[in-house]
Amino acid sequence: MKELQHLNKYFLKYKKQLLIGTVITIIARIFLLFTPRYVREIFVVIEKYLKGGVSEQVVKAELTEVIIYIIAAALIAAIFTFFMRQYIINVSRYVEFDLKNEIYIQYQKLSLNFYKKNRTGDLMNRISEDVGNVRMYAGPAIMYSINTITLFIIALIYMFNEAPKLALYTVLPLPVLSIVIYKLSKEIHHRSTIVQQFLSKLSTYTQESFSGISVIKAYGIEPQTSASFKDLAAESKGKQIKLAKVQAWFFPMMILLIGTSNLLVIYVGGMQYINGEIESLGTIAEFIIYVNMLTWPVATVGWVTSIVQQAEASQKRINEFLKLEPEITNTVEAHTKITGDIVFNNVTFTYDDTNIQALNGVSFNIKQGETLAVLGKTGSGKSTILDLIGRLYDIDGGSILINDIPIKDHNLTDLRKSIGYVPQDAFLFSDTIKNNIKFGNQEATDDEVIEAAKNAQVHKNIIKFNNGYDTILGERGITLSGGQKQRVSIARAIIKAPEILLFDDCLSAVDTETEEKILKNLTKITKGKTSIIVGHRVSSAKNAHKIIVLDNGKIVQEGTHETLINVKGYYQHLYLKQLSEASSNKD
Ligand SMILES: Nc1ncnc2c1ncn2[C@@H]1O[C@H](COP(=O)(O)OP(=O)(O)OP(=O)(O)O)[C@@H](O)[C@H]1O
Repeated sequence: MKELQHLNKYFLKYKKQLLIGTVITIIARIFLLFTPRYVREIFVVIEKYLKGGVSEQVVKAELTEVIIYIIAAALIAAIFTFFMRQYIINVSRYVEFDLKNEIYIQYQKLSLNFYKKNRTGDLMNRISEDVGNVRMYAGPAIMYSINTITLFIIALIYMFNEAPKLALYTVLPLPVLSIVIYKLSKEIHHRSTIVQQFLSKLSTYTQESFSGISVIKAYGIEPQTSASFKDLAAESKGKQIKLAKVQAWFFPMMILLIGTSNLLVIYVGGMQYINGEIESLGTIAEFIIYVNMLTWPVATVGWVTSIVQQAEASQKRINEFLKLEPEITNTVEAHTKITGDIVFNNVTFTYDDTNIQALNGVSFNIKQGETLAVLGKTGSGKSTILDLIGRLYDIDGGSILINDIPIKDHNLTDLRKSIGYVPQDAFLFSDTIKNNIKFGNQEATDDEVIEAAKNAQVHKNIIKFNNGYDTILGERGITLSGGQKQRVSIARAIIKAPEILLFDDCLSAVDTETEEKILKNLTKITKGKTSIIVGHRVSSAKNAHKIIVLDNGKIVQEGTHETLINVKGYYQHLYLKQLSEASSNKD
């Protein structure tokens, strides 16, 4: 139960609802327990009448009265049971909501390294399946426990007062029932976890084959994928059948044990009646009702125990993530000013998961309003420079200064707010184009969205869609071409109007003519702002104030377009190659 203590803060938060729910549960059970006593009354009245003790009129009146009491008690119990669920189950939904939000907020805080170390499926499971297990503890387990305890205490008091020996025989099989149900619930849970794992394997496989359907069709491998699907589905079916087998034991076991208790009541009660140890047959009827009333709550003891165990295991997994401290944290509360002066001083950085040294003694500086172009072979460390400016990772050596202040001493929120980042793989959400652009600035007007799209040279494409800017992207909507995606992503960064703009190879999928237009617009927009353009084309770099060429994490060339084309090296080679490509294209 140690791990589940994490939920105590939520129970404290919803203590009022829980308290009301508990009181209501107790009241509901008290009224429910009136019925067996009234049934006994009926027997007593009839027995009296049969022995000639009372007239027909009196017996009718007494019976009517008792029946009215039974109906009234059942009605009141039903109404309170309704409210019992309303209060206690609702609390479990509130706790589920709070816990999901707590986990989600923690996920957002954790650094990129966390996402690399943990699989998406695992992250999803903790927020859905594990929280679901915990909810079962916060709601049903608590409700059934209060229910069982109340019912048991009151019923046992009644039963032992009435006929102690009979009471003892009646409750004798109940612990056995509880243990059997506990064992069964554990096995059911074990097998359903396996079924769940298989289902998610199956859905991952299906999802992947739908996403890659064009590749599957192009390679004509439909029969192979169908065969793999069939194998997976067959395995899943086997696990489902194994689960169904153990589930099938649940109710027969309950019926068997209830039956045993009923038989014991009838046999022991009957013998006691014959021996004159109990006065009325009504006591036997009353006890049979008790047995049936107690069976389910007793069965739930086993069930609740397994729920609590599952919840404990799930909460342990959740706590593991909640306890993680983000590697990158904001240590500065006060706002810090960022205008765009960036200095890299002998910066070294190694990705700790791959141990790849991405940057090795990199130094450069850019002033506010300047443009830096970063070129180099693939894997030379270009994107890493941009990630470090956004402080997605902390450096191992050297220093990064932004406006003469070490990057770590900047308010992290201010730093990220001052950056507009266009990643290498443009990621767009399944939402409208307009909202995807407004992601950069939620307050932007429609005119500003259009302006940004025009500057990114994507406006003309967007208005050709039937729904224009309201066109939904992604699974439910249309798919944009690689170049269109890149340009929407550029519009998103532009609309933010940040002090620093980082473009990570984001013009790779646009033709040189469009690239030219975008770069021209960017020159206009980025006036007074600092921009870093990472790319593989000389065309993206030639107007930059400064160009650096990276190789294997080191700067191997530095200068302007004019200086670099005149020195032997990567830049000149690239320039000549692209020049000859351009002229052969013209031919
Ligand atoms: N998230 C990461 N985790 C581990 N290693 C990484 C990560 N990102 C990059 N690397 C490694 O660091 C090195 C530099 O990568 P980086 O992405 O900065 O290169 P790049 O110059 O931007 O390459 P490209 O032009 O192909 O985009 C590469 O060897 C790469 O494998």
